[in-house]
Amino acid sequence: MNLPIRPISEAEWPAFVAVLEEAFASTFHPVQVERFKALTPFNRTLAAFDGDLPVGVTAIFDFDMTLPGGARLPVAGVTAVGVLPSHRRRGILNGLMRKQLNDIKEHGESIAVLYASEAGIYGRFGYGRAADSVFYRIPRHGSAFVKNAPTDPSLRLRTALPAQARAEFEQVFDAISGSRPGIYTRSPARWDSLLADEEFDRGDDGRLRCMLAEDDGGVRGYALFKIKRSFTDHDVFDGEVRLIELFAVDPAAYAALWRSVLDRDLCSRVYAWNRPVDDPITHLLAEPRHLNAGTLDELWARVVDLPAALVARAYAAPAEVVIEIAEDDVCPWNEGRWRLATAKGTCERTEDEPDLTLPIQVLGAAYFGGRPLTTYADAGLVTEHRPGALLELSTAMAWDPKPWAGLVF
Ligand SMILES: CC(=O)SCCNC(=O)CCNC(=O)[C@H](O)C(C)(C)COP(=O)(O)OP(=O)(O)OC[C@H]1O[C@@H](n2cnc3c(N)ncnc32)[C@H](O)[C@@H]1OP(=O)(O)O
Repeated sequence: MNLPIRPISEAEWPAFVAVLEEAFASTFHPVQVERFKALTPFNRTLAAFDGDLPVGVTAIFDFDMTLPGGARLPVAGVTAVGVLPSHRRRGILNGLMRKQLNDIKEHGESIAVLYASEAGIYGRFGYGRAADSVFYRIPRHGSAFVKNAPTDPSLRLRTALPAQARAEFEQVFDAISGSRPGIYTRSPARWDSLLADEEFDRGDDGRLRCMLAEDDGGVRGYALFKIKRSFTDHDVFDGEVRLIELFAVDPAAYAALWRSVLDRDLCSRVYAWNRPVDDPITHLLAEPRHLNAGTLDELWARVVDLPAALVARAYAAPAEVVIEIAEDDVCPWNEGRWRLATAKGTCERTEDEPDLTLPIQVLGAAYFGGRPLTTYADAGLVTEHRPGALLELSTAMAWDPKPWAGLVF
C-alpha cells in the first residue's frame, strides 16, 4: 500500500463520511453527521487517498479514562475505521494503524483504546482484549430479587424526559466515573450524542426514556432506556425494555432502578446490552439463570508508551519484575526489557535478565486489570523465567471492579 495518508481538511469531511457509510453499509442522517463532526477533532483524523479521494479512514476521540486506582489518563480513543470495499485487503488499514500509533506516541498518549467491529482485526496491531461486556435478556417472570435486596424508604422514583434530566445524569455519572477502570470522560458533544432522540435516531425501539431515583438530598441514580412495543400472536402486550445505561451512587438506588425496569407494565422482559462483567444485578436476582447472559469483547487496549503507561496506574499488590517485550514491530520503542517497581512508581529500561516475556497484546489486555496474566501463561502466551514472577505481576495488575468503558465510541 503506497497511498498517501494524512489528516483530512474540513472540506473533505463529506468524503470521509462517505467512506464510513460504504464500509459499514450505513446511511447517516445529515444531523447525525453533524453530531459526529462535533465529536471529531480534524487534526486527529487520517485518510488514505487514491488521487483526491479518501478510500480508507480513521479518527481519534480524546478523552480521559479511569485507570486502576482511580487516576484519569488521557488516552486515544480510536474510532471510525473503514476502508472502501473497492480497496480492501491491499494493506490500507495496516498503513493507517501504523501511522496512527506513531501519531499517538508523538501526541503524548501512552494508551490507545477502541471498540472493535470484529474481534479478529486489531491483535496484529498490538491491541489486546482488555474488557468484556455482558448482555442479558431477563424475563419478567424470572426477575424476583433475593430476599435481602437493599431498599430505602426515603428513595423516590421519578419519570422525566431525558433531555430535561441531563444535568442529573451528569451529576450521577461524575460521581461514579472514577470508580471503575475504563470509564471515560464525556464531553458535552458526547452527551448530546447519547441523548439524541430525533425520529431518525429511534429505529424500532421508540423514543428515549428515563427513570430517576432520588431523595430529599437529590438524585442518586438513573436508568436510560427505550421500550420496544410488541404483541404476542394473540394480541397480548409483549414489550421489551431495552436498557441503555443504569448508574447509581448506592446499592439501594441501583436495586430500585433495576426493579423499575424489570417491573415495567406491558413489558415481558428487559434486554440489557453492554453491562460490566461484575454487574451487581447478577447477585440480586434470586434465580440468576434467568439472566440469559452472553459475553462479548468490549474495550481493546494498546500499550503505546510502555513505561509511561505502567507507572500511570495503581497496583493491587507490590511487584518488582523485569518484563521483556521481545517484539513490537508497530511500536518498536516498546521492545526490550523493562524493570517495573510498583513501590517506587518506576518503570525503566534495563539489560537485566527478564523475569517474564510477554507479547505487547497481553500487556494491553491486562493493563486495565480485567485479565489475569496467569491465564495467558496457561495458554502458553507468557513465559516465566523467574519462578514466582508471573503470580507477582498477575496479582499486582488484577483489579476490582473489572474494567468496562460502558459507552461505545
Ligand atoms: C475501531 C473501529 O472503528 S472498528 C471498525 C472497523 N471497520 C469495519 O469493520 C468496517 C468494514 N471493514 C473495513 O472497512 C475493512 O475491511 C477493514 C478496515 C476491517 C480492513 O481494511 P483493509 O484495508 O482491507 O485491511 P488490510 O488490507 O490493511 O489488512 C491488514 C491485515 O488485517 C487483516 N484483516 C483485515 N480485515 C480483517 C477482518 N475483518 N478480520 C480479520 N482480519 C482482517 C488482513 O487479512 C491483513 O492481515 P495480514 O497483515 O496478516 O496480511
